[in-house]
Amino acid sequence: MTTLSLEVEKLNNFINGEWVDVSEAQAVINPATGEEIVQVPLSTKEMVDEAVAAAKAAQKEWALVPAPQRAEVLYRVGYIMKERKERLSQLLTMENGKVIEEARGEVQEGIDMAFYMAGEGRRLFGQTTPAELKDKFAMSQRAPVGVVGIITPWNFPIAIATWKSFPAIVAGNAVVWKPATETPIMAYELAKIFEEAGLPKGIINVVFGAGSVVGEAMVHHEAIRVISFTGSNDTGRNIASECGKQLKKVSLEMGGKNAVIVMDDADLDLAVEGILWSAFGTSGQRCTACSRVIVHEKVKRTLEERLLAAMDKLSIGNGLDESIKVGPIINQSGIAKIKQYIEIGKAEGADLLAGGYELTEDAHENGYYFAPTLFTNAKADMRIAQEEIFGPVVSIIPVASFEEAIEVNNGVTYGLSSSIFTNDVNRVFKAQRDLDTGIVYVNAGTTGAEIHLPFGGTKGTGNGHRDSGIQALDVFTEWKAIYVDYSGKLQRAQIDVES
Ligand SMILES: NC(=O)C1=CN([C@@H]2O[C@H](COP(=O)(O)OP(=O)(O)OC[C@H]3O[C@@H](n4cnc5c(N)ncnc54)[C@H](OP(=O)(O)O)[C@@H]3O)[C@@H](O)[C@H]2O)C=CC1
Ligand SMILES: O=C(O)CCC(=O)C(=O)O
Repeated sequence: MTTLSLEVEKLNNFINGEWVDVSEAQAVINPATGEEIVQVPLSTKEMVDEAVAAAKAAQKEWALVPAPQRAEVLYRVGYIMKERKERLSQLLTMENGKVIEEARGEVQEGIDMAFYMAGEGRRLFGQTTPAELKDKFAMSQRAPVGVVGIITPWNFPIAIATWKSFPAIVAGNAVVWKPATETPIMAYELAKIFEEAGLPKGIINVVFGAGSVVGEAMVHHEAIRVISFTGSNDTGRNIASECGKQLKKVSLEMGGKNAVIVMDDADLDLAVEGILWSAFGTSGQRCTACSRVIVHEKVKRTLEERLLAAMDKLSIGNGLDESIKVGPIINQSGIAKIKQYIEIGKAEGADLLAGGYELTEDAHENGYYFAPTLFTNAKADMRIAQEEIFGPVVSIIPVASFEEAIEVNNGVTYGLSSSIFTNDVNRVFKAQRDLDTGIVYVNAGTTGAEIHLPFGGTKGTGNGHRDSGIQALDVFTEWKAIYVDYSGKLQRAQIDVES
């Protein structure tokens, strides 16, 4: 097991292309070992003002750089990330705890996003349309919005940042980015990569610090025209209501209560694999994690037996060890929240089949570990089947039909990801139509989104915007309609020519 160390003891903000020291700081803890890795700055509101001023000044020039040239920087970012993939992955495992193979997968998502969005530098398509009048040309094109604010969570500290910052940059915006305080190292490393790739000063500005200070200051800053946020429902709602007052554009991605549906004709071994990795991968700390299994009653017993046998083989520990499959929980308050839901589940009358406790002995002594947990005979309206737990806890809900499975799947306030295991083609097509989620998987678990498709969901998961895919550009651009009249005389549109 290799352990990297950072070349600095305290991170700096990156504002206007300069590394800026901040006196106040707090420790960043490796959740696998409880050890301090580095200190993260706790910035003030004034530092946000400085970052926004730098971004505003730089953005004017950047918007005039031809988009294919803006894209060149992203290509270089992608190549540097590729060269540095192993270092980034190990540091990601150290700050977040996810196992190294998942960390490599997350860094790869960032690399893919760099090349995908760099390609957009030669597209950024608008439309040409016929005009209503003679000798007149009509078209629409995307324009940058100006300064954009991105606020990112700790569970995907590099991938989500690339989903938001790369489309913003290629579209000609400047970015002020507040990473989660728990996981600042990926932001520091990515800022260094932008610097090396030759991104002009002020186009990306990283301001570390608490959401209640730095995040709030960004949300309230009148010069930030867009906030793109991923995180908890409560924080997202507060951000949306403040942005609403200011008529500021806001894009929210706030998690899910995702289900795997297992029908009576499913390949049960495949379903077990799908449930295992989407429920316990990343220790369940994904917004796409499976936390409900909706199973046809005819196969419930067999599924439970096979799932328990597979869970028994899961190795839990420090994710830098290649043999480990489930890493730690991000921090003690994450553990406390999970424990609370275990008690809620028991009190509600669900049957605990496995897990339900914190691991504190031997190799788990200093980190934050929780045993993969399985409840069964849960009812669709129980809190454990309705609320986001963000841990390795999954509840089995038995149903009697396909129709009931769809109803239970849709009967939550979230709508991010769902999955169905079945070999019946009619059910497949009905399910992809009727499942009320932004992502639907067939014969696969609920996680593992690809960056060239829209990422986000319905209902309480968000507010109708999408990260990733071509759709991400809609968050970071304004549409402009352009009419060129080359008739040489003043033609009046919207005049009824018949009258
Ligand atoms: N949808 C998803 O992918 C995620 C969902 N969650 C859910 O949220 C729960 C709590 O996690 P937590 O990390 O506290 O989530 P938060 O929503 O608090 O954090 C997400 C980001 O928002 C920032 N933030 C916090 N408060 C504000 C604010 N008032 N204004 C602006 N930005 C703010 C945070 O900063 P900082 O942390 O530095 O203070 C962080 O960068 C989890 O248990 C899980 O259920 C969490 C993470 C990701
Ligand atoms: O599971 C995925 O595909 C992505 C998950 C993610 O981005 C998240 O949990 O925030």
